[in-house]
Amino acid sequence: MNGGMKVRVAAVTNLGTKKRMGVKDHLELRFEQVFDNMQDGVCIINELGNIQYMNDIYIKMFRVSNPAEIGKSIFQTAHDDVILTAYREKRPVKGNLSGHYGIYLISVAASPIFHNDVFKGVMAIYREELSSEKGKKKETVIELSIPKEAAQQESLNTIFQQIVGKSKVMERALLIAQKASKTSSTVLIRGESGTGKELVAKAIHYSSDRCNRPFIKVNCGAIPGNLLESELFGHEQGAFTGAIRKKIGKFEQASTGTIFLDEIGDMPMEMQVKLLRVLQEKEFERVGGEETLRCDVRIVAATNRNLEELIEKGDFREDLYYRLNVIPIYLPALKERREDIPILVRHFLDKINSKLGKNVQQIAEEVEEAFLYYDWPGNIRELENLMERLIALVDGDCIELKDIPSHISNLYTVHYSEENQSSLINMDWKGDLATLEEYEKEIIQYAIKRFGSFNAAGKALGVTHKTVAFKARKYKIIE
Ligand SMILES: Nc1ncnc2c1ncn2[C@@H]1O[C@H](COP(=O)(O)OP(=O)(O)OP(=O)(O)O)[C@@H](O)[C@H]1O
Repeated sequence: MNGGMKVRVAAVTNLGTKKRMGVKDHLELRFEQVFDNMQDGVCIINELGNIQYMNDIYIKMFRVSNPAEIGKSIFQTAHDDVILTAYREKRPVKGNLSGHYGIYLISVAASPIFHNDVFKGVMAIYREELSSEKGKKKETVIELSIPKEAAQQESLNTIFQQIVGKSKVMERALLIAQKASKTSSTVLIRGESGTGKELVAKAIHYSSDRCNRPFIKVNCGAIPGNLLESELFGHEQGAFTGAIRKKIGKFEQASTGTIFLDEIGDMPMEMQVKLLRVLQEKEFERVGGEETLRCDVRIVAATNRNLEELIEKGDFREDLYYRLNVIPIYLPALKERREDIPILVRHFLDKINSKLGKNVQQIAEEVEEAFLYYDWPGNIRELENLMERLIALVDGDCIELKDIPSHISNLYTVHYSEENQSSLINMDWKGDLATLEEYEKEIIQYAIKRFGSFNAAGKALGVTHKTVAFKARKYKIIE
């Protein structure tokens, strides 16, 4: 695999956007055809870290751990330290990742793309091999933040163990957070609302050598712009109308400890400049004050907003973004780690029973299944709140399907009836057999639905993507 692959930049970095713009560029098309037919996975990100192009092999490799999308930020994909390192350090990087529940080892070569010396993004090539072949490979040249081997050996300390989650994506995120706690570098925690960003920020602080010093939280989105400066940096007496006495700001309160800047994406532009100065020069003045104060504060920031999009719109400073994003941690949404739902349910049963003095011990199987189908837009906070409501209101010691909200219980009913619909491919079927063509139509339909592309469906069925496309048209599965 060639880590320093030279590619025609203009064509390559436009891949993926072409479809949206509808521009017919033969050169780009040819590149796309080449990449689509490669045996390796290919992913290209632009200078802001947004995914610009993925071929079918890449999508298939990461369909479990990273349901990536064109336009989505690579920082929201927890699996890939190699492309992230190449992006951050703008140099070619090689490394290994584990794929498909650790059965496969994926070797990765990521190369920065420059055009007239201007950084345009990164192109990465992924090759999958069975883990048992791992010993033969000698090409890992960088120390990944959490190499696969280390992830298996390293364990979480008791503080991080209180954060419930056994899924690979969560385990990796927590191991990176634990490593971050041993440094004083700035951490940026990303993830949807309710995914546990504050919990992780606290775990970083309480695992660090600042644990006996203050942990101060500021919700940058909740404080009006004109008050935020005095909230963060304090003010002198008489600095403005209403400033009757001197006030110590959050940065001073957090001195030698940690400040947690929540909802950093909502910080007004004028405050972003001031925060940048604190990050760069480690000093600030109180509002209305002349004395320059030095500050020794560890910064952990968090957001559920797409910072890269905000930068493009001019609502977030790019220089601040790079200063904050020294150690990025992505917390996956609950729907990206459904395997954690049963243990979270058990955790909340115990926690809430003892909080409310109740003894609800059981969850009906159908309820657990409905929870697995549901997407949890409010993530763990939504699950926790629902569990509290159910435990508070349920009469017996078991939560049943009738007890849960209908928008969740309906999902169980729908899936249950879908599963029971008779399939043609039923070996116990005692009635007449269908024709071979009818079976073929069902198999093709199923493979396209399951694998999401002709290429991947063809691989699974042992035919070419052309055959799949031909049959899909023949059976009118597609137009
Ligand atoms: N992995 C977890 N294990 C146990 N409890 C969790 C976990 N993740 C989150 N929680 C709980 O879910 C709730 C929401 O978590 P938290 O406030 O940390 O989320 P957040 O991402 O900071 O949300 P927001 O973006 O809305 O501020 C809290 O009560 C927290 O204790």
